[in-house]
Amino acid sequence: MSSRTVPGAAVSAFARDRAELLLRLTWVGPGLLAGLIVLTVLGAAVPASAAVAVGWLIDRLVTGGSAVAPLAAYALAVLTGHAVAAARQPLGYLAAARVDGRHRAELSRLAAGSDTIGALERPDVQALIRTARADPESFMDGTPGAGALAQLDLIGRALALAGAGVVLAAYAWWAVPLLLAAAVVVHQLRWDEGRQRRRVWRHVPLPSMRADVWSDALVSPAEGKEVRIFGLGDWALERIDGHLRAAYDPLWPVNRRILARQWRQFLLVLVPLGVVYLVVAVDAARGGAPVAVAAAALVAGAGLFDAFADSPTATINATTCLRAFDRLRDELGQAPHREHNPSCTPGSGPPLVRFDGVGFTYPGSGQRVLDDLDLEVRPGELLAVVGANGAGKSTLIKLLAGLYEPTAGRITADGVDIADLGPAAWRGRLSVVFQDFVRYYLPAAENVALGNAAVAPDLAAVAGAARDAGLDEVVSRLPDGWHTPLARTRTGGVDLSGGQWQQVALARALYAVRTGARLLVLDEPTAHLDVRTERDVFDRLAAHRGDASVILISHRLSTVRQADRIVLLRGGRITESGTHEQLMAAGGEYAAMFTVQAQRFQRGFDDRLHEGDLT
Ligand SMILES: Nc1ncnc2c1ncn2[C@@H]1O[C@H](COP(=O)(O)OP(=O)(O)OP(=O)(O)O)[C@@H](O)[C@H]1O
Repeated sequence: MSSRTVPGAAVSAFARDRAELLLRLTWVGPGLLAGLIVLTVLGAAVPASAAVAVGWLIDRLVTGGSAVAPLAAYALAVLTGHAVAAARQPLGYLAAARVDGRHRAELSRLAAGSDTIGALERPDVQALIRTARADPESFMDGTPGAGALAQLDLIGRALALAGAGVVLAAYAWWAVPLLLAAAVVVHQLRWDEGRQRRRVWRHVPLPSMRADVWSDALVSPAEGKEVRIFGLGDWALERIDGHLRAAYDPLWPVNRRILARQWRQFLLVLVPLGVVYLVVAVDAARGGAPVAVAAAALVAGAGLFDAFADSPTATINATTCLRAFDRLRDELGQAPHREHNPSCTPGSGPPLVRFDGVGFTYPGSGQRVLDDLDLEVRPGELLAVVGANGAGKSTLIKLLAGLYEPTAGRITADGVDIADLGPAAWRGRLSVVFQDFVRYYLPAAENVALGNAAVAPDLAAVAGAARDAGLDEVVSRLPDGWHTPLARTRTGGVDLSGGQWQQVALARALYAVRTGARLLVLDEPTAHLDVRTERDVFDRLAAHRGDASVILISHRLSTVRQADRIVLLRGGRITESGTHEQLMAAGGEYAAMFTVQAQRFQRGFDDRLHEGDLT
């Protein structure tokens, strides 16, 4: 909260935050919630009951009556306090876990639910995700679950305060406002301290995320190779140290300042409580009030202070998570999102895709990657897209898949803007192997069947797709066949080579084609495959793709030449289009690129062309 916040608005924000946290308790289920409420009420009754029991006990001791009943009452009060505390811990743990689990599931749903990926690439959005997720590893000690329970505790304290206040008021009414005022000030000071810490803490996620990049690299076997070869260990440690210092150094001065001012709270507790104790003790010594009543008043006075002894950290940190969640919803909500038109449905065959004057600039970048690009992908054709590194080939595919919206122009399928079709319906017709495909640490069969999570796994289609991708041979050598987890870190799992992983990704995309997709996009699908495997894969792909259209991006021009049509992307536009023979005859950039690769092969530099491929 800023120092300029109007007090009324601050109070209502404060109440709203607390109410919002309290409402999260409904997520824990009725049984558990009822149990927690009972424990809270019982716990709240303890201070006043103990005070009354002490007064009663002293009265019996002074008057010489039997002390059994008051002793039993006192013991009951104390035991109830202990029993409540013992039961509260595991139940509170369970309740917090349920609230946090649901909160994190909602966060994941929110992040996964955005149609495009542009917002997720922004560091500020990643920092919001980290704050909102409140993982214990990010040093957050106030998850929404802890915050919700803190509100229940607060209600318990308010009840305890009322009970202790009544007992104290029965003896010395003036002591109640005196202690209450001091307790409120102490509470407010603690709250301000929490907010000061939080203000600095807000800047921690970004540098600590940067530190995580390097600490993960140091312990990961993949990055570990380069760390060792390039001797990056000490350098990475220095980076981690630097980022952690940037994150946490600003916290120390705040903590030092807070520590130096602790005397104020000390005096605020000591002085009023001392005054009340002194007056009550002197009065009782002079026979002004029965010792029993005085003793009850003393115990109630301490209970009154205890009722204010909550730590604001849990509430402040939990509120920070909720606010980060809200901001994340706004950020992801601002991402380009067009309501799709329910009357527009994609056809069932391979679509006629058109890029009409498409322009694209990545968010936050001034570089125009695609500029007034026109391109047609005809139903059933095998279209190859070639171009230099950075020409925008992968970007073109990301736009086609609806992962970004064009900044100009539009992309249509059978004449309908793909934005009107809606991402789910359109992506159901599409299957893509990205350059940076994902290696799921799951059994081989699941790795392939994830190509279409919308249908029940079809093992015949999995086997067929694996055959087309040349993966069946790899699977036959796995210790547990299709059930083998593809990660050595899993029990019975194995690690695959880079090329074998590429065959898994290819099989996944081919599985999608076998289960309904009609446009297959392959972005450098065979870069890691040896020449023979690559040739086999393409022969099978040509034979088994059925009526599906294929867009192939590749730098291997020996592969590309088999395409029905080849287009060259340069300067954000398609500058050449035709068959291999037409483009070679035209003598343009494609012909020059092909000739360079062919010459390299002839000189023995490259294995990418076969002798028979040369023109
Ligand atoms: N997420 C991103 N944010 C900002 N700029 C990006 C992003 N991804 C790519 N670019 C930029 O867009 C341009 C085109 O990149 P793209 O990956 O589409 O090229 P490409 O033709 O597929 O290259 P390659 O053949 O090397 O795979 C490059 O200049 C790149 O720096």
